[in-house]
Amino acid sequence: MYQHIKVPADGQKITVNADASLSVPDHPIIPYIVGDGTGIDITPVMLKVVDAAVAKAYGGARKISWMEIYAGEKSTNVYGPDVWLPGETLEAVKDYVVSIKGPLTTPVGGGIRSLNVALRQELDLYVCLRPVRYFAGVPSPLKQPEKTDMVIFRENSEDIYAGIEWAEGSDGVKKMIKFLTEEMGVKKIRFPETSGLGIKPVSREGTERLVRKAIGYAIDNDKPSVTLVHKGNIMKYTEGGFRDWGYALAQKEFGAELIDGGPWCKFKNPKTGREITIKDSIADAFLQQILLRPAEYSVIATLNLNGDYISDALAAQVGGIGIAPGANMSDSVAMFEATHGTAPKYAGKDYVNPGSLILSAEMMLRHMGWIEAANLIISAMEKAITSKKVTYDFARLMEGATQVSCSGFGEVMIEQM
Ligand SMILES: NC(=O)C1=CN([C@@H]2O[C@H](COP(=O)(O)OP(=O)(O)OC[C@H]3O[C@@H](n4cnc5c(N)ncnc54)[C@H](OP(=O)(O)O)[C@@H]3O)[C@@H](O)[C@H]2O)C=CC1
Ligand SMILES: O=C(O)CCC(=O)C(=O)O
Ligand SMILES: [Mg+2]
Repeated sequence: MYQHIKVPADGQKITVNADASLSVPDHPIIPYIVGDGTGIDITPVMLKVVDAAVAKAYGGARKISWMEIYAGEKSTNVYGPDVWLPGETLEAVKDYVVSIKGPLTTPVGGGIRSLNVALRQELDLYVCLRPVRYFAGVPSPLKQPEKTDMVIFRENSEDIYAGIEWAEGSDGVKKMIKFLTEEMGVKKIRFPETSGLGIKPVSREGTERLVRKAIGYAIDNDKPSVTLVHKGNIMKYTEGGFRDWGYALAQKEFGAELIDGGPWCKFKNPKTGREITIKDSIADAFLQQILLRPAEYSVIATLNLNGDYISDALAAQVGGIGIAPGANMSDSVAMFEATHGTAPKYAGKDYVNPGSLILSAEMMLRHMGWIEAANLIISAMEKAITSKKVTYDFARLMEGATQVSCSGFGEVMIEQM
């Protein structure tokens, strides 16, 4: 049925039930993309660690049948020089429901557009979920890194990130500037002859579905607050819209009531009876608050570009993007991936920290309901860090550490299971 994807004979598909829960067979087929750059280092280590955790947790009764699918440079080798994201990769991600990917390169300026963004857009994976937590012993620039415990819900389908833009001097940009100046009365383009232009779409529907997920997460996980992070004072109808639509949704769908006349509001968690506060923060101020008063923030709902910046900033607070996991999700499909990119200078050197992708796989196992295997990965990560046998990123900041390679760190984790 596929041109180049080989479907393993010994596995079955994960399926989605009418209530959006998953039916996970004991031998699920899970597609994976190796990824560009350091993807070739971290992905095989992740596969090995996950297989070891599953084998240990279920004694052979459960096993993942991995199925390689292709995107990025490897895809151009398999499918032909210009095929960066084959149609059958998208089909497989959709059909098999749960998948995991290594990072993919996006050139700055010209060249191909982001394959990561294309995957999210094509499959409408509108939630980018990035939990940020501290592991004891990880070197951090903060005095009390354990106070950073947040979960980012980054809108993944809209915003300036959508890639609607025209280059300086192109026919498209000339047309747009003519339209804006002549038909829309825009007088504020400072250098019309030499501008590139980008469009920032942010919708009520897009905001509502994201904020609904963030509030739902706060309810299910007994979290005290959801903070809407935006730059609505300046971009009133996009980022300001996000804030207003978010607050309105909390009131309309969750019965939140204004605190002291608003805009903050609160409601009782229907599952625990505890209060959940919905608040907002302007993005620049937020970036200093998370450093100075991290304990005041829990679930974060934000727009695409803010979420990108906030993800790396928060990751740094708890030890860096070497251990920053994530997931891209729609209501049915979930594709797990690390927060970091391809770190090209380290590619192929068996050097970088595989922790982000391993923790992304841990999120995947939890999503599948394979909690015992997920727990084993967390405890193995904790023990590996405590043993101080760590990759360069931690070793360079940790006293008394033994530096191990990327695959070496995987081995340390497996020994700890
Ligand atoms: N989802 C995705 O696939 C993503 C793809 N990208 C793409 O990746 C490419 C490179 O992007 P770049 O901006 O350099 O960002 P990267 O995240 O790839 O790397 C930035 C720095 O982060 C550190 N780092 C990254 N990965 C690891 C790791 N596994 N372990 C330890 N430290 C790590 C390194 O720091 P140090 O130098 O201090 O060692 C590295 O130099 C670009 O093409 C970009 O578009 C970027 C983000 C996400
Ligand atoms: O797509 C890319 O190349 C970058 C994406 C990114 O930085 C992210 O999703 O965090
Ligand atoms: Mg990023």
